[in-house]
Amino acid sequence: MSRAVLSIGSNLGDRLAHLRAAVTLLGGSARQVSGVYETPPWGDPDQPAYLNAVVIAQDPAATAHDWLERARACETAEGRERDPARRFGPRTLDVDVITVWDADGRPVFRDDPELTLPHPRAHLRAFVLRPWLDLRPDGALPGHGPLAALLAAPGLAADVAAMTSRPDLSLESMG
Ligand SMILES: Nc1ncnc2c1ncn2[C@@H]1O[C@H](COP(=O)(O)OP(=O)(O)OP(=O)(O)O)[C@@H](O)[C@H]1O
Ligand SMILES: Nc1nc2c(c(=O)[nH]1)N=C(CO)CN2
Repeated sequence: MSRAVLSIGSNLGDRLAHLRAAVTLLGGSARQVSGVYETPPWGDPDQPAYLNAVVIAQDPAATAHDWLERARACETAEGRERDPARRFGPRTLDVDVITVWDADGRPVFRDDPELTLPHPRAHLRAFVLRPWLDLRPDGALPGHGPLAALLAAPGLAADVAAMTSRPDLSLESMG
């Protein structure tokens, strides 16, 4: 498995520093990093706004599970604590594995609760789709279709309208 799209988000503490730490920890595998967006909280409204971005990562040696391990390692390094009572609650750093392509460029589909691929809620999340679209205008979420079409769905309109680009907060050259 060699290529992955990772979503990074933070809404506690120094949000930009947490995102930068994720990019730094991913190291040379982080090939492209999107711009940063300020986004309304999804799934649990009573929490601060998030900063979100997307990383396109590549490593010929990495399995799909390796991407999950790397995502978890980033979260742990940034002091992520889980509140079992709040599924979509606030966090210093969230790193989700959105989709993985194998060495032959085929998308990986996996229905395993430990690692579901593509990420089961990615198609509902403007904070994932919009920064990914910036990096891949012709991109598609395997199993769901073109990013641009997913973002145009009526259910995402309010989230798209409420998110703001933050060009003042760059993650570039962090990889
Ligand atoms: N594609 C995936 N990316 C990341 N974690 C996943 C994925 N599929 C399943 N998981 C599992 O989900 C568990 C919970 O992850 P986490 O606490 O980050 O969820 P969350 O960020 O609160 O919600 P969400 O997964 O909707 O973003 C992880 O321990 C992981 O094993
Ligand atoms: N805007 C936004 N909302 C979220 C985010 C996130 O990264 N950005 N992550 C969550 C984790 O499940 C829950 N809600």
